[in-house]
Amino acid sequence: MEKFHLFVNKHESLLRYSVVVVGVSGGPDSLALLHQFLKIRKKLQLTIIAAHLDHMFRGKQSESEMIFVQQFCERHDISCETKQIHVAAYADKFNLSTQAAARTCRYDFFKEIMVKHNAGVLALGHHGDDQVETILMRLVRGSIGSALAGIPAKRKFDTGTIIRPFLSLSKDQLLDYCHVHNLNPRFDPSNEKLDYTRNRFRKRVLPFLKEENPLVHARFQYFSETTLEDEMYLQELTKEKMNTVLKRKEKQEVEIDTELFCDLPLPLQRRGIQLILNYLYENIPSSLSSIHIEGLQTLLSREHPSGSLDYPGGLKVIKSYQLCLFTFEHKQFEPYCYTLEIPSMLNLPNGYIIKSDIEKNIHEKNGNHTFIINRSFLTGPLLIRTRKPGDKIKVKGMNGTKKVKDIFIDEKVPLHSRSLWPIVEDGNGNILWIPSLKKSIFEGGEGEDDYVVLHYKKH
Ligand SMILES: Nc1ncnc2c1ncn2[C@@H]1O[C@H](COP(=O)(O)OP(=O)(O)OP(=O)(O)O)[C@@H](O)[C@H]1O
Repeated sequence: MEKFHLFVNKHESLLRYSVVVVGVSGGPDSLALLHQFLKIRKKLQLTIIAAHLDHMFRGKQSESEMIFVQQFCERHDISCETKQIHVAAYADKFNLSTQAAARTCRYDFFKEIMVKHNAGVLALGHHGDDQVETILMRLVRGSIGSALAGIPAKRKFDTGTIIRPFLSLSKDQLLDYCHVHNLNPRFDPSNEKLDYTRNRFRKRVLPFLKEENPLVHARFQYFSETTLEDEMYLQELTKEKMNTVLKRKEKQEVEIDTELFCDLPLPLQRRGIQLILNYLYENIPSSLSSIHIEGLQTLLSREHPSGSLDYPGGLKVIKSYQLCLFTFEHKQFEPYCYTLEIPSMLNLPNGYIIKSDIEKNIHEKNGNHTFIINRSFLTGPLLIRTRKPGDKIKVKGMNGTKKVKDIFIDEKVPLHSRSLWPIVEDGNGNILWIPSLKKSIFEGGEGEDDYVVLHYKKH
């Protein structure tokens, strides 16, 4: 148990004088853990609470495990908290796998006990073999980022901290410990079932690895800790760089500059995408994997200016020229057509306004954010509407007409912005102006007449 003491020494400031809830299933790992905590209880002045949840999977048998834990605690003068939850019914109700339901119920129960006893620490008996299985399973499944570092030895949990002091020890070492100390743990028969993925890794892969290197669990633990450190460092770097790439960040939507993004080194690109996904998803769907990240990197780096991807949980990723939009909001782009009074101000669905005024002695203005027209030449009413198929404009300074669609393409207007883009039309059906993009030949004039002046700006 030297490894356990090394762990305790490293985290002494967290542990000393604290209330520690130990999750005890009654199996060898958690029983050994509880036993070890008993040995340091006095020295570190700990208050130890054992917490056991009966998942009620195996009727009387699982109840007997709960009673076993209660009796063990009585014998060793430890406060014991237990609860019985019909996890199968819970899984049915919330449409979860029994494994996922058991996990949710267990961690909710731990939270409840920590609050009740004002405990800052939850200690769990995961060990080195669990770590090997977890890392291999995640690699095979295609997990990404810090998930590949496996089970963390210490992490935040609600208002407290979860610690796992046994990650550097193997299952065999814990079984030996229980044997030497006569702890007589219970064995859960479901650990033997080959229909659980973890059990297949344990039974089929681990024996081979241990044959190759009996200390394989220590190698994996080293890999886990260093991977986590590397990952934290790279994530910090990514956060910094992504600030320059981000164009817009809202609750359900993020927009990035694709050119700046593609200039980032590939490891930061990958993590940048993860950062966006972590931000947008409340819970990252388990079906999201490295395949999605690779797919997006390909979409962003290829020459074709547009394309989209559907991610799990209704997230859509839309690339359009220099912008890429991540959105859950599948906006129904309702066409609109408003009459513009003069003078007035009109709020548009794309977040912009058009303001109209009458002015005298005006000079033509450069730029596409203002449009002027001699009042006596204007046939009203002025309409502000969305685009229609076949729309054409007689572009100022050019002979002939141009399709509005081609202007959107030439100006690299993102696809999702085109449907809400305003078009200004006169009473004769001529397109006068596509705000901020193109003016028509109808603009202009100079003199002392009255002029209608239109301004287009952000709301
Ligand atoms: N029913 C439970 N009640 C309280 N804590 C639990 C329970 N099940 C698991 N835990 C905690 O979570 C840890 C990891 O659980 P896991 O299911 O991976 O292992 P286990 O096979 O139950 O381990 P053990 O040998 O302790 O039984 C356990 O070591 C224990 O600390």
